[in-house]
Amino acid sequence: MEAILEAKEVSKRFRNGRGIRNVSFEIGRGEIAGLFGPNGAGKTTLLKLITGLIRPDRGTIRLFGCDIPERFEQGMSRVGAVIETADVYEYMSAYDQMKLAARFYPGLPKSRIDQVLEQVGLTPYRGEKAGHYSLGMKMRLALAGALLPEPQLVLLDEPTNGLDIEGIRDVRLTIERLAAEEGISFLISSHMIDDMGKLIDRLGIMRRGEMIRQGLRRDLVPAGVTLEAYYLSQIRQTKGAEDDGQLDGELA
Ligand SMILES: Nc1ncnc2c1ncn2[C@@H]1O[C@H](COP(=O)(O)OP(=O)(O)OP(=O)(O)O)[C@@H](O)[C@H]1O
Repeated sequence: MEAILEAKEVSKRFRNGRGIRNVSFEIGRGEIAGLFGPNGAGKTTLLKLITGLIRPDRGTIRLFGCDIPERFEQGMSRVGAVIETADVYEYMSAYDQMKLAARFYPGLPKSRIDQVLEQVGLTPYRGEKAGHYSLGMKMRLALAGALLPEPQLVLLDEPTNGLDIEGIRDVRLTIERLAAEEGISFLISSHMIDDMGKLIDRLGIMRRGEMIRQGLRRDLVPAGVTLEAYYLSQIRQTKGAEDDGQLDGELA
């Protein structure tokens, strides 16, 4: 497998004793990977480490063969991300927001804005203020911004958070289409395994700051077992421990 993301034994401890410990994870080209775990398990922390928003205490992270944070710009040039909040300007139209975002990427042809709005299904609403959008549409607008520089890997943190069933379906179909038609790989974090379950080729399950399972779905999940049932069985094995993100003991 050609790994486009490799995280090896990554640890990050915040001053309050929370964080992630010894986390390893990898993604191959063209895969849709799901990062699952209860609230506070460390999913967002891992995504922030991958995108260089925070630095690891230990371990290595490579994106497209480039060490992060040393060769950050080169590695991240092929990555798009929507992390924590799908920030959109409520008073601006989708088109104007994309024009603003496009200024970060000098040399980007204007036609790219039309393309990304089309890719996320917002062309009919491109002139409307985002304040009038549903949450699902706002998420897709944030995704359009992440797609501007034609990334080969897109990281999405809880893309279905707060969405209704229709919104979840629209986001899922958008991801599915982008993966199939554009060959984009995805890393999607969620605590709602069913929302994205159908799409997932590879999964990582985090619990209390550790990666308790990771690998290809076909290798991990027995035939006839749903992803949700598998996830619950793995999480229950560590039941009893409070999931407050507090790391046990010192970092290894
Ligand atoms: N900047 C920070 N300073 C201190 N603690 C933090 C910081 N960021 C995260 N944490 C803690 O680290 C743990 C892991 O948090 P993280 O946000 O990565 O979890 P998560 O799996 O993304 O959870 P959720 O599903 O709720 O988003 C939590 O206990 C959280 O409170």
